[in-house]
Amino acid sequence: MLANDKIVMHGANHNIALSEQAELVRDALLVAGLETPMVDNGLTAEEKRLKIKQSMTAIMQALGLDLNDDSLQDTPNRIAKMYVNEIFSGLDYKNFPKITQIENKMSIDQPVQVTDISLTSTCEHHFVTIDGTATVSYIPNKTVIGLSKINRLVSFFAQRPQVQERLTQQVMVALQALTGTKDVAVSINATHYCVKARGVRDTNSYTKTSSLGGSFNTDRDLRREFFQI
Ligand SMILES: Nc1nc2c(ncn2[C@@H]2O[C@H](COP(=O)(O)OP(=O)(O)OP(=O)(O)O)[C@@H](O)[C@H]2O)c(=O)[nH]1
Ligand SMILES: [Zn+2]
Repeated sequence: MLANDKIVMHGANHNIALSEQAELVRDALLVAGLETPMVDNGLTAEEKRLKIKQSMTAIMQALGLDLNDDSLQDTPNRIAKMYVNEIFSGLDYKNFPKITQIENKMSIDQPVQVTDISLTSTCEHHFVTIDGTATVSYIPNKTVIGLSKINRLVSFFAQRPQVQERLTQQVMVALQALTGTKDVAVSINATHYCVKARGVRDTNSYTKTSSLGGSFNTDRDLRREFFQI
């Protein structure tokens, strides 16, 4: 188990404690070239909320909305809280979930599959909702991961501005790093509200993506079995 916390310097003034697991996953994504493009602006969560609140106020004023209206006046603050604390909380590795693993004493060598994990994310091109499900399968090596932790991992990376392809890959690489096996497969089916609610306004189509690692990629039967779930 990787449980010890350690102090990491982040930005100019902030000592931010990241878990060893968060660091492991972040480093694996960087090496794979799959990290979300981010710049460390050194802002605290409080400073981020304040800046976003001011910017949302400006956007609403530009739209000609009356910020003195009692229904609208708290919207900039609500959005700032929603972005930082909720739908973009996965940009901050301090929010990385604790991933409990147990020794694979049972010598499980068959795929463990978690299907239909519900996810909502946000399209990074339009900042509107992506609504879908994920299926994750892995073949345990030395450890077995707590089942709910797979859902939490999907949720962490979904709480970022995303393209579906990157989200799918990030979940796979994170699980590979945490479990020490390449044998991980992830698929996501999702509706993009930038396609459904605006632009081309297609209300039926959805997007399927998959990332296959290790023997899921090389073993045709395993691959077929995964896609038949
Ligand atoms: N590959 C990929 N594309 C995405 C995803 N989410 C949104 N997009 C697409 O990103 C593209 C952005 O294209 P632009 O032409 O710059 O934006 P736009 O003018 O709003 O395009 P329309 O949506 O066609 O109106 C669109 O085709 C979106 O459908 C995603 O997760 N993966
Ligand atoms: Zn979009």
